[in-house]
This record gives sequence, structure tokens and C-alpha cells, in this order.
Amino acid sequence: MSIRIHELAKKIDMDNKSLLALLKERNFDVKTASSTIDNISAEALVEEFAKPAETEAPVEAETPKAAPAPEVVEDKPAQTSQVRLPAGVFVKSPADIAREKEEAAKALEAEKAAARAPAPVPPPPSAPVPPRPAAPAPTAPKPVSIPPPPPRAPAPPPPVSRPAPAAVPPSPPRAASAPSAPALPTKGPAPTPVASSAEKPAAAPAPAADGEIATIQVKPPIIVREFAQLLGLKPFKLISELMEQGVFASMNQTIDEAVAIDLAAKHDIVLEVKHRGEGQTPGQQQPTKKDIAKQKEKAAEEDEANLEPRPPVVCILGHVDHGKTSLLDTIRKANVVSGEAGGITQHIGAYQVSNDNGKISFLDTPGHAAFNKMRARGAQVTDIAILVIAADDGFKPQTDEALKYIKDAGVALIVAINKMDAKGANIDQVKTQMQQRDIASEDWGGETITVPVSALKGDGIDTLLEMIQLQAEVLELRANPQAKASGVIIESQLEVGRGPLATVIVQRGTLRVGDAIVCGKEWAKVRAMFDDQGKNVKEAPPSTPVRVIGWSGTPESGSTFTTVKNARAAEDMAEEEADKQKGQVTSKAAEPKEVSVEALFANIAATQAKTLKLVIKSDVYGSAEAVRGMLEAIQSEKVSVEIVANEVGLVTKNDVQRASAAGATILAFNTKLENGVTPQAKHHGVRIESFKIIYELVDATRDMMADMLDPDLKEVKLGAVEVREVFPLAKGFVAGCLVTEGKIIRNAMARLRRGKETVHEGKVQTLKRFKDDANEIRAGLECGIKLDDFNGYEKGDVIETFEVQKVRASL
Ligand SMILES: Nc1nc2c(ncn2[C@@H]2O[C@H](COP(=O)(O)OP(=O)(O)OP(=O)(O)O)[C@@H](O)[C@H]2O)c(=O)[nH]1
Repeated sequence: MSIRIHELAKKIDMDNKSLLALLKERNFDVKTASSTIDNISAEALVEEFAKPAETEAPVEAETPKAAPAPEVVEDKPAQTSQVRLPAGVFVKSPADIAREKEEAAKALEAEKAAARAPAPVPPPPSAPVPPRPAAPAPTAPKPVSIPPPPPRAPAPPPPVSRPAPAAVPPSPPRAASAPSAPALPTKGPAPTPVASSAEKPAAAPAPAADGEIATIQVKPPIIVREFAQLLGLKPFKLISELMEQGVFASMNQTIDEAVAIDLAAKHDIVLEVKHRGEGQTPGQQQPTKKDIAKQKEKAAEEDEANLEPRPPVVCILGHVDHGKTSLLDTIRKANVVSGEAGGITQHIGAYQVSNDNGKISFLDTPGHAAFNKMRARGAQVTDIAILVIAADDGFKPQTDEALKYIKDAGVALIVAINKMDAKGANIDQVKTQMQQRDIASEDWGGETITVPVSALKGDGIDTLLEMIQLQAEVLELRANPQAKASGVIIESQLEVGRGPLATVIVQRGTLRVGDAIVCGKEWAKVRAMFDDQGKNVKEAPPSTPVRVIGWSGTPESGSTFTTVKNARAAEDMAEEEADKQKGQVTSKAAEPKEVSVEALFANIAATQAKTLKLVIKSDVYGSAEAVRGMLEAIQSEKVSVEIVANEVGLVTKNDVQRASAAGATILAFNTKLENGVTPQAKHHGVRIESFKIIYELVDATRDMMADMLDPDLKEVKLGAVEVREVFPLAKGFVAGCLVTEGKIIRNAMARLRRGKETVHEGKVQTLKRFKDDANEIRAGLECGIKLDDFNGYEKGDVIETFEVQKVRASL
């Protein structure tokens, strides 16, 4: 019998993270909050952490003589009643104690260093305000089976029943830090300075003295892993900070200098980027006082003290038809699947659900190969990824692709094995495949939280939500709602009556109606915002998905937006960016190109090749991207595709004119035609094709390309005869035949074979049944055949008839 960590945590009123750390410290083999430990150990822990409250308060318990708890365990196990040492519990060896002492000394030093820093001073230990004031010393000589963690005997009674995160590593008495640490990620004081300084390895820059800014120097390229070390952060922490700024990089990737400088400023560090061969100052711009002030302002925004818990952003990924939308649908209790064309998700949806434990923001991404960019984007903006795998189908190509995105983005993973109700569901097979991919499920000794579910029947959904909340708790997701809002564009589109609109996820700060935001070359004064239910909302705090209207155009999906001072500034910044982009395009075009003879001939050949020109209009930006990707992947040496325009919105008269001028066809994907477009297209002879399913669009495009080529000719055999006799006529000869196969039709093409040799090819000019002319004679009957003016028939010759059909050329 066993119990899950998160259940036990509730029982002993401790947060999951602390309990996990405590258990790991005590050598339990636990990995996540949904790992289990045996009941005996759990009971002992319950006793250890709950007992003080029950045995309220004998005053003498405060006296130091209550200290020698470790002795009880070590020296008198027999005396400790009938309770046996539970599995996983260990008695410390001298080596352990030596190691702990060393760690404790390090921690103490770190504490001292933190104390020197200008940090909020926690209340002195002498005046704790414990909720359970008269609790007895936790180390009272109770013969419990689990050794109480470290010898903290002389310390004052713990003011809270659950240990603070800082108390997790075995340490010597740290009276000052323990009482002040908040246990759960609720609003409240920032983590103690001890916790943050303990995170920093020795390589971290020494904290500067009061008000001073530490300086570190780097040489590009700035690699995330190395940069984290320089800042004294764990790489995953740095990755998540980068993500909060809308920068998505994995451990071994490089980041921009500007981003690195910004990030360093957040940690009160001035970053000096030294380019190779550069001296101290020339070339490299050093941060000015203004820069530093700006950086400090930003750092203040991100100050731990201002951070509040935020809902997790969860992305649902997986292979086509494995049930992503159904799963989300069941979670949302709304029917999205039936509204989708062909039952497949063609663009990303963002929704927020609330349950007893709080809110969760979900992103639904399409499973089709065509939408890989959208999936990658989904994985990038999320905290937790749910990989949906159908129990009756197992891993498929897009499952592996999604897993790759998840790993690259470094987000937490939960596997939902769906369709458990389906015939042929084989959970063991899926778990074997998980093991093969190094993501073994927890119950198979791995670390991946795995939840069997049935989206159709609703089984396992509560557990899945619980696991998401637990994972979120462990990740300690926080953001500053007071900061200037910034976030990521999930999707953008043009909507009739509303103009350009974008689904965004706010990552930092609170976005409000009236805010001015800028995103690349587009900007918006937020005119209105809608939640996933289409309800008008006035503000969107961190992790909230909202649809924003008021944009100058459709911003690019996946790009980040930030709030600026006012609409004027937003417009200026957007214009500046547009000019920059234009400049880049022109300068690229102006670059001299080397032309080889081969290239010259290739160019000549290319101009002779046929080109299918297309104007594409799609409902949303992501679809436009997917369509372009699919069309560009069509390989043909005979016909090429030229995309004249690829835009979001309705098909307009302007599009018809553009297509007419370019000789292009218009493809409308998931979008409609503006009034009056059809007659205008007819007038100009422009072809418009509409599609709701991307694969149909691609097939139709291939057909259009093939139709531009001369058709291939294909011979279809109609029948055959054997020459049995040769009869003389007044002029020439006729062959007396038996129809051996198919049928013989007058005027059909014919070929006379003698053995392997073709003697003559022509037409069946005369076809007679006895003396009468016939149009068609079937197998098994005799007939007379004369081919054109041919007369050289011999007994045993075979005459085959056939017709030539024109078929669409292959690409
Ligand atoms: N038996 C069974 N069928 C399910 C379950 N979940 C989904 N399905 C069915 O599987 C099919 C695909 O479900 P979707 O939710 O559209 O799958 P998807 O992964 O979102 O597919 P795309 O949108 O194309 O990426 C539908 O016919 C669902 O009814 C389940 O738990 N059990």
C-alpha cells in the first residue's frame, strides 16, 4: 500500500515541493508530487509533523533537554516499541554527518553573504508569531521510526507546522531563516534571501555592496547554459526568465546581447559584452547611466516581492485524431470538435478553465503535419505540455515531433494516454514506447507523470487537472501583474466588422483596454478584449488568453508584444520596424550575386518551366503559414508554384484584380468571398477555389499544376483476335479471325503481331460478321477484319485493338 506525495503533503500541511525535497533528502526514491511512498513511512511522517499540534504544549517542552532525539533512533531502536524502521528510512552514517556538516557550513556562509546584501531582514527568531504557539519541541524523545531531519533541538519551537523550503537541506540550527519562510506560493513575502543565495553557485558574481551594481564580462556567443552559470542561476530558471521575456532558447542555444544585458540588469548586474579583438571601450557600447536606470526600473518590475502566482499555460500536443480537442472539450464541457471542418483542428485555440484549485490556461494545437510551426509555437509559450497519445494507436510521427518541441522548449511534460475506453487500448505498449524515448512513466520507474484518460467518457480528467495543478505548484509560476503588459501573439486574423484581431497570451503584467501595444510592424490601441467565451473583458492579468482588437494589421503569430507609453509611441515604433524590415529586404536584393554558367542555364530553364501563380487568402495567420509550407513542399521539375500573395482575410475585389494582373488563381482557405467578388472574377477570367481542409487544397493545387502540362498518352487494350484463315478479295485480302479477348470495334486502333514482332499498325477499317458489316464483335465469335490497306496477313497472326486515352501529366 502506498500514498502519493501530494496526498501526504495535504495530510501534513506541507507544500509538495518541500515534502519532495525532504523525502529526497531522506533517500526516498521520489521524483514528482505524484510519486508514491509506502504507507508505513507516510504514517511516520504524519506522526512526525502532525504530532506537535496534537500534544499541545507542555511548557517544559521548550526546555533544551528535549534535544537528544537522534540518539533515540540510533542507540535504542529496540526500545522504540513495536514500530519497525520503515523502508527507505536510513540511520545517518558518520560520512553522512560529515557531509551534512560541510553543507551546513556552506549554507551558513551563504546566509552571511545574503545578510550583507541589502535585503529585507526577516523578523528575529525571538518573536515568532506561530499559529500554534504552545507546540512542544518537535524533537521530544518520542520513539518514532523516521529520524527527525537535522539536530535542530535547541531551536525555538517551529512556528508553522510545515517546513519552509529553506529548511529542506539538512542544516544546523538556522533560527533566523526558518520562521520567516512562506511555505506555499501564495501572495506574500518574497522567498528569504537565504533561498536565493543558496541557489547561486560559487561562480556567481559576488553580490555588490549596498546600492552598487555588480559587473560581469562575457564574450559572444552568449550561450544559455554558460550565461546561467555566470548569473548564478540554474539553466532552467534562466530559460523560464527568458520565456517570460518572449525569448525561447534551449540550454545550448545562444541569445542576443541585448536580451542578455536586459536579463543581467534584472539581477542587478551590468553585463559587459566584449567582442573578440576589442579593447575595453571601442566598438562595444557600454551601458549608460540612463540604460542602467532603465534596467533597474525593469528589474524592479520583476522584483521577487512584486511577483504573484499565475495560472499555468498548458499546451495540448499530439498526433492527428488522438483526441486533443476532445480532451480539451471535455475539460471545457463545450463542443468544439463538431464545429471544426472535417473534424480537425486547423488553428490554435486558447482557453482558460477554472476549477477548485484555480485557473489553467490551455492552448489547443492542430495535429496535422502541415501545422508544425503552430505546434512549435504552442510548445514555446507554455509552462506544461500535455502530450496526448491514443492508447489504441501509440506513438505516431506527430507524437514524436511534438515530443521534440517539448524537449527543445524545456517545458514540463505530462503524458495523457487517451482513448482508454477504445477497443484495442494498450497502455503497456504506450508505456514501453515512452520508455524507449527516455520519458518512462512514473510507475515504470521514470519521471513522467502519466495519466490514463478517456476524453469521450470523461474518465481520468479530474486526475489530469490535479496533476497539472501539482506540476504548476512545483514550477512556482509567478509574474508581476503590476508590470507593463507583454506577451505572445498566438494567432491573428482579419474578421469582418472587427478588423484585424489577435489571440494573445499575456505573460507579464496586466493588459488593459486602452493600452497601447506594439508587435513588430503592427501596433494597437486596445479597443476591446474578449475572453475565450467571447465575453468582453476590461483587463487580462498574466497567463490569460484574450482576443484583442484595435490592431493596425495582423501581427505575426509567435511574436511578442509589449505595452508602450501611448498610441503615438506604438505607431512610431511599428513604423520604424516596418522601415527596418523593408531596408533589410532591399539590401538583400541589392547584394551582388555570383553567376555561374550552370546557374545561368538553370535560370533559362526556369523561365521556360511552367509556373502556377497563386493568390492565397486564409482565415488566420497560422493557416496562411501552413498553406505556404505545404505548397512549397510540392516537388516538380516541370511546374513551379509562385505565391503572388499570401494573406489573411476575405477574398476581395482587389485580390481579383491582383490575380488578374498576375495571371494567378485565387485559393481561399477557410475564408469567404466579399460581396461582388464572384461576378468580377468571372469578368476577369480569374479562377477562385475555396477549401476547408488543407490536404484538399494541396491536392487541387497539384492537379492545377499538372493541368498546365501536356497530357500523357495512355494505351488501353480493347480486345484481341487470332487469324485463322486468309481470304482473297477482289482487291487485296481479308483475315478470318476468332475474337480471343475483349471486343473488336470498327475503326479502333489495331496492331498486328507475328510472334514478338509488330508487323503493322493501323485501324480496323472493315469488320464483318459473316457477310454483314458489324460495329462490334465480342470474344468467342468469328469475324472478318481488314486493316487499312494492309494485305500481308498470315495464319497465327494476332491482331490487338486498343484506344489511346489522354491522362493528366505527372508532375
Ligand atoms: N473511443 C474514444 N474516442 C475518442 C476519445 N477521444 C477522442 N476520440 C475520438 O477521436 C476522434 C478525434 O478526436 P479529436 O479530438 O478531433 O482529435 P484531435 O487530436 O484534436 O485531432 P486534430 O484536431 O485533427 O489534431 C474523434 O472522432 C473523437 O470522437 C476517447 O477517449 N475515446
